[in-house]
Amino acid sequence: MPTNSIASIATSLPPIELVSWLNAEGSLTAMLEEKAGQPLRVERTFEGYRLLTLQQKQQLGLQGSALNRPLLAWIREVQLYGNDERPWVGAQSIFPLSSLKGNARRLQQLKGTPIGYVLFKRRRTVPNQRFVRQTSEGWQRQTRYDWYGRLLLISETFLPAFLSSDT
Ligand SMILES: C=C(O[C@@H]1C=C(C(=O)O)C=C[C@H]1O)C(=O)O
Repeated sequence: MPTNSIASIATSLPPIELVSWLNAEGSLTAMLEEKAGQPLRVERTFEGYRLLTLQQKQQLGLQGSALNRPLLAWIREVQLYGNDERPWVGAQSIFPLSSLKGNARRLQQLKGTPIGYVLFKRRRTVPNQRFVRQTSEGWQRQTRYDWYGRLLLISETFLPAFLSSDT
C-alpha cells in the first residue's frame, strides 16, 4: 500500500485519546466535570429561534417533503469550560419546536445550567443515534436524542484546549 494512502487513512481517524469521548453514552457534562474536578462553566454564545438549514433538517433525520418545508427550532450554542481558561468543547443544540412541549419547555430557560443536568436527571443514558465527523474546529460528535419521545440534536466539538489539557 503506497505510504500516501496510509497518511490519508491516518488523518480520517480521531486521535486515540478522543475515541472514548466521541463514543461515550451518558452525560458529557458529567464526564467533563469529572475530568475537570469542578462544575462545568457554560458560556452561551447564542440562544434563540432560527429556521433550520437543509443540512440541519437532514441531520435531524427529516426526509422527503419535510426537507422542503421551513422548520423553526430553538437553538443553543455554548462553550463549555472545564478547569482551563480556554473552552474544552463547543456545543450546538437544536430543539425543534415540537420537542419543546411539557417539561421540555425548561430547555429554553437553562441559562448557565448544562443541558446534561436536565437530559440525564432521571436516567444514565438516553436512546440516541450517534455520528462522528472531523470539522475545521476539531473532532465532533453529533447525537440525535430521543428524550421521552422528543427529538433533540446536540453537536459537540472537542476543541484544541481539551486535547492539550493535562487533567
Ligand atoms: C447534552 C449534555 O449537555 C452538555 C451541555 C450543553 C449545554 O449546556 O448547552 C451542551 C452539550 C453538552 O455537552 C450532556 O451533558 O451530555
